[in-house]
Amino acid sequence: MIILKDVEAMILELKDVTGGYSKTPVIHNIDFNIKEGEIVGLIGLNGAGKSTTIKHILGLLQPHSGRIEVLGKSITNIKDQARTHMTYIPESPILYEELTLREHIHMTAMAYGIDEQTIMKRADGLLDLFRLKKELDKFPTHFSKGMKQKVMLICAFVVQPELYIIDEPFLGLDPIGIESLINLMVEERSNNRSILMSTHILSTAERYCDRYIIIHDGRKIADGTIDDLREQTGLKNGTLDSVYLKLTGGDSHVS
Ligand SMILES: Nc1ncnc2c1ncn2[C@@H]1O[C@H](COP(=O)(O)OP(=O)(O)OP(=O)(O)O)[C@@H](O)[C@H]1O
Repeated sequence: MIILKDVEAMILELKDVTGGYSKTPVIHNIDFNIKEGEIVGLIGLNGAGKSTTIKHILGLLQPHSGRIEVLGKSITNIKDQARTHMTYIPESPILYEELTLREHIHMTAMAYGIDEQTIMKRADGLLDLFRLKKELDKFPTHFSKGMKQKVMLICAFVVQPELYIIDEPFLGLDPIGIESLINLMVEERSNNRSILMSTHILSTAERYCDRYIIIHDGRKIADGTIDDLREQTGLKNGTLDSVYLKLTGGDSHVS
């Protein structure tokens, strides 16, 4: 009898993507994939091309060449449909001045076609986790930076998409907020959901990312687990920080 091994589902695939904001490309021949149930760190110096790569994945920029697939389908053909499979948390919170926190959650429900009862049930635990239950009928534009970031996180996590894309998730969060977010990400991974996150906080990333994609000057220079990166750099017991510095030529301005 032949036993077929489960093939891990491919959630996102970038195939030789070159692109940018004008005719001059900013990212060059970027290739990587994210499988079901993976937390992947997108790492690079300021200006390396992480946000530009993310904008292409979100369909906000069109590649000059190459192809981006979500769940096996090119996003150029199914742009809106592709978006229903992911939520994006930007580095700086984007909130609506005239909406309360509850209304932000309701608006997310409408955008993703989730009924209000389901979304409020999902929101309940997240509001507790991020200590925002008492603020439900207040206007987030009056919240602190970290609280605004938590609103963005709640709106992304209530959707329970196949893929979360998080730009600098820890910026502005207090230590309890960071720990809560990490626990949430790990829980989502165990539910077979995937996370692509760009970060400069390598010591935290090293604790729970399954794999790293390292971008330097718009090009992918490494893609692998911490052990793969150690092997590539010859730093047997190296930390993510040290292998990263070696890969990028020992540049000292990791921010
Ligand atoms: N809106 C824009 N128009 C034109 N060029 C841009 C724009 N945004 C970024 N760039 C350029 O694209 C390149 C890559 O920038 P990008 O924002 O992708 O870097 P990043 O890796 O996300 O950096 P950081 O860690 O600072 O957020 C940089 O040279 C930057 O100047």
